[in-house]
Amino acid sequence: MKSDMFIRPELLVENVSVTYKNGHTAIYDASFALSGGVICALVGVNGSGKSTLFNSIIGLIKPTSGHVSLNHQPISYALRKNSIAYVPQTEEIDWNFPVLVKDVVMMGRYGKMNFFRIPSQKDKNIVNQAIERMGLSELATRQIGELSGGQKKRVFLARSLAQEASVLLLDEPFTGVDVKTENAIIDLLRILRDTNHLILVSTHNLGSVPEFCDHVIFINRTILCAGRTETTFTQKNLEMTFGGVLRHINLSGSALHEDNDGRSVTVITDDERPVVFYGHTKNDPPTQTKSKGTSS
Ligand SMILES: Nc1ncnc2c1ncn2[C@@H]1O[C@H](COP(=O)(O)OP(=O)(O)OP(=O)(O)O)[C@@H](O)[C@H]1O
Repeated sequence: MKSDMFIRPELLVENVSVTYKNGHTAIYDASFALSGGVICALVGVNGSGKSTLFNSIIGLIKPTSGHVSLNHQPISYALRKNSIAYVPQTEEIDWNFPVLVKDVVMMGRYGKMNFFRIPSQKDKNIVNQAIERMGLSELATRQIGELSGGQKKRVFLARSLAQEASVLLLDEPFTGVDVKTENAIIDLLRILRDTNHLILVSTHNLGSVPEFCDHVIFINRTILCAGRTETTFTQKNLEMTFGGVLRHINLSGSALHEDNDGRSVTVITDDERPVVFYGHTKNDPPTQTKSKGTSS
């Protein structure tokens, strides 16, 4: 996965709206632009349209209006070229067919093979590297259906690596994985980012967003705001996105320490995944508050 294997990808989502057959408009007028060399978090409440947006980008859903392009070409062209890899939420996959882990990873090479799908030595080498990189060597000949949720997730990441795509879309990659796997995924994403890949990650793990994401997009049926994490991942924008779902706890002074250090820290949790730190402000009175509509 060298940076010179592709030009730095430019993803453009322009005024995309999606209305499902039942008449529900899941996203409307969504627009943003992202370039390679970036890890971007897609953050929003359940049902805010994250998966719908992903499906629009990978061509599974045709937007009702608006369009998506990669490198100034229609997204269908990028998909034919295998430039976009998608790691879905595990739950969306039907595991009732027998297939080995190494065969699932080989699926990442299908777009580069001929009609008969006979893997070349190069395909095999790339698949082996991807399997090794995701720590799956010992599971390579196991049936995928026998694996745990976290292990399956690693298999799908390996498949996307084998695809050698310039754009990676990851839908909830940290759900159901242990801390070691989460760290391994983050390390891998950083390496890909540093080789000009564009990575868009939907996550409910707010605490890790400032740790590894350069950009953040807040979504609630449309794009609420988007930009660099330092300037966009703010308390105000989190409140706008999550409203009453978030619980706020402000601690300072004696609530934090027994010395005279007057710094305070604000913690916001989404109840499932604490903790987001907003930094320190001096001389705030010790308080502990909850946002409207929450209980604890
Ligand atoms: N096939 C469908 N037909 C009708 N409505 C749908 C369909 N798929 C999703 N929706 C609705 O569209 C909205 C957005 O769903 P989507 O799955 O994109 O949200 P999400 O942000 O990915 O949610 P989560 O965080 O729970 O995964 C929801 O209200 C959902 O009920």
